[in-house]
Amino acid sequence: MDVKSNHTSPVLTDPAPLSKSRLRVTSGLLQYSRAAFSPNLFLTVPRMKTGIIDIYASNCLDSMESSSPPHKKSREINNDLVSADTDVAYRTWLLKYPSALASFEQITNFANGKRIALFLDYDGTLSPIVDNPDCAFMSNEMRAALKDVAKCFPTAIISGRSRDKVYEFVGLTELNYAGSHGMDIMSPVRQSSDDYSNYILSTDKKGKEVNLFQPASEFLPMIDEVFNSLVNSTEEIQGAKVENNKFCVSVHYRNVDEKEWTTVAQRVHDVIRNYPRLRLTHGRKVLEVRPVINWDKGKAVTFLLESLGLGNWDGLLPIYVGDDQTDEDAFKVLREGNRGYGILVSSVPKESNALFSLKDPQEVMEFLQSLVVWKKKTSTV
Ligand SMILES: O=P(O)(O)OC[C@H]1O[C@H](O[C@H]2O[C@H](CO)[C@@H](O)[C@H](O)[C@H]2O)[C@H](O)[C@@H](O)[C@@H]1O
Repeated sequence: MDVKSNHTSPVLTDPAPLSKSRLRVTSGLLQYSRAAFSPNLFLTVPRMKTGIIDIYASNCLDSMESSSPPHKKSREINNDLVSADTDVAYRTWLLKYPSALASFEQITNFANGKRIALFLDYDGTLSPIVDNPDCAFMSNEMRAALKDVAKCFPTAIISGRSRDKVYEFVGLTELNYAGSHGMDIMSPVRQSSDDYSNYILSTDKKGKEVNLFQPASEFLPMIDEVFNSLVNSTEEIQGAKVENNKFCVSVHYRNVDEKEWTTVAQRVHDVIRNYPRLRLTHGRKVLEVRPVINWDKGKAVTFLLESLGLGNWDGLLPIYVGDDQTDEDAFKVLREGNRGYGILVSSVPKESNALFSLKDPQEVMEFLQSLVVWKKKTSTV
């Protein structure tokens, strides 16, 4: 193994500690309050200044509740009117974030003569959200669609999971994989890759030489330590689950009684308060502990494009499909300068930097299949 060195390091050398004043400022961004669930269920989530939010324990519960919209099913059972309101709100929201399926012609018209590059999130995008994170399996139909699309366009999955875990779920060698929210990228070996530090020459599942880019590698021992502490401190909370995602740790509370959510937040806060170089972000019923480095899914998209030899954005149409707050960084990169299309996967209205939307993984699959059909049709013309 050859560890290449130097140039731009994304590691922040002087990370700002989780000081109270700083946290107070950022907590102001956390307007996902209980009130956000107004009767018409239109989430008034503000555009975030950054994709990563530091949180203070006292604000944690609000954020935990609001980043975890209640299941549509239970709302419908309780109140048909609420369900009707939800549909109206969703349809209104679609005017701002049109369906990528309904807008398929518009997308492909813009793509004509350009090279499409596809970026996909995993959980909630390629696989449905399920209670047990170890069972977030992708359907065989989705796998087939993914395989076909990867034969037509350069395709990468950028997940919060560890890279190994997401590969285990997907099992396709035709794609590129980035784990730990883009902090663990496997990409083809290229000369131009020298712009970044922390390259490791490695081999992929087929034995081919690849580059590994791990900008948070120095955090590995710290992450392992925090993972063990979090496992210990949450072991008595029924339903809590801690997942080691290599360069970040997820603390799941999906299966924890809502009355115990404060305890989860407190325990997590108690552990990470000792680590000023780590911060906490919110996902879908999950608290995520991650290194304070200047790296996110948006930067991972730019990095992957360069690694795939597509760094010169001309004649390129990158499309990113994702459902989570962390995907907003990627949407933003594409939105700025009209570089490409972000597609938010959501069945509830929420503010986003994406341009289009898809309702669920089933619609994502239909979108991928449509791209393949379109590609085959236009290639034979
Ligand atoms: O970037 P992603 O690929 O979307 O990963 C984000 C997190 O996804 C997983 O958690 C989410 O999906 C689980 C399975 O459906 C669900 O049980 C959980 O409540 C969701 O938050 C994964 O387990 C996390 O580690 C990822 O960070």
